[in-house]
Amino acid sequence: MAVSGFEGFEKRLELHFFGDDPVKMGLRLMDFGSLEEVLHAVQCTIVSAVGNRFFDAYVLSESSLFVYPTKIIIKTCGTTQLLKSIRPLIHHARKLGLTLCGCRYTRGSFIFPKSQPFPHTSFKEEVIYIEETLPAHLCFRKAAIMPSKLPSHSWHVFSAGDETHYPSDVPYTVEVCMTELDRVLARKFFRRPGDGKNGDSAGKDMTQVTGIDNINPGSIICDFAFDPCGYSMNGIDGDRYSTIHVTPEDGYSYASFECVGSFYDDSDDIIQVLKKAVQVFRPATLSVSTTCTSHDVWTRVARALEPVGLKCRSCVMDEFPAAGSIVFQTFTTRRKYTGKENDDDRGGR
Ligand SMILES: C[S@+](CC[C@H](N)C(=O)[O-])C[C@H]1O[C@@H](n2cnc3c(N)ncnc32)[C@H](O)[C@@H]1O
Repeated sequence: MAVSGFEGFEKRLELHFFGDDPVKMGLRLMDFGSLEEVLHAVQCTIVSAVGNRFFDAYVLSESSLFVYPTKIIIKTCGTTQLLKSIRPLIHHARKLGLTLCGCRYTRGSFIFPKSQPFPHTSFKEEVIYIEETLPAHLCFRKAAIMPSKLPSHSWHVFSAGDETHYPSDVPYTVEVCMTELDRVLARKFFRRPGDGKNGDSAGKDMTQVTGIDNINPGSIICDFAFDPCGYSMNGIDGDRYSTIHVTPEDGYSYASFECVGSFYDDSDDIIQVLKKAVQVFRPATLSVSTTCTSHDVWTRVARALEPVGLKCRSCVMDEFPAAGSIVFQTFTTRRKYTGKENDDDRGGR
């Protein structure tokens, strides 16, 4: 039996709410004890936090949490049970006068699927669990596995929305999953034994040494280095976040980068940001999932990555309720491609 390493691929949950009153702080009024209770159900903890007038961003022991007045995003890796947060979040939001109106769950293909606990043992199990947990008024529902030509990358999506609160004019979300990181670059995410630093100060060093601070120099960064290795950061810039998580161990190295943007931005912004983020890791393989209302985004993504030696191997698009279009692209370094096709969900590596 293969020995399990740390599962880098994150599960990501985004919940949208509405309220009768003009909402100001909304979900941000959830007290710390309630947040801890939600995270206890998921099996992770808060390691640091930062906020501004738009939202709060938390680095977790396993990835990140973002709380906006009417939106919450939780991203967790390892063997966390992310979907167990849905019920307590609906409960705490209701106490604040907020009702769930949209749900989106996404993840890549796990490296160690057999290590995942219930309800993450398979995508089918996850979908059953979400369907049973969501209130009936979220009646528009869809689940799909978006395939690619790479056996190690497929994109699992569940989304649901109610009849009236379809989000329009929302920012697009870009989720990048990188595997087989450059070994020399991955080593920068290991701490030196006896460095005399704590997680915060070691995290700050990694942010600078790796050039992560240069991806969006305008953002405020909250970072953390794990011992003996591993790194997480959240960047906040106005109402936008970006987040990076790194599992640098050889054999199952993984890094993720996620950011939000708007089609009103200069289209060059996302290209520059993506290019810089990918160059921090120089992965042999990566996937990019873009959730947006416009279809042309895949050309921007390819324009960002082809000049840094990555070739687009597949691109699929699908429509989801309360999410809009999702475009899923995979890339490999030019030398790596084997041409093998596997459009199924991966059963293990
Ligand atoms: C939490 S971080 C980054 C999470 C991110 N989703 C990822 O895996 O890319 C995971 C890395 O930190 C390491 N690590 C060390 N101590 C850890 C801890 N107490 N909890 C979670 N990860 C820890 C893991 O071995 C792994 O390399």
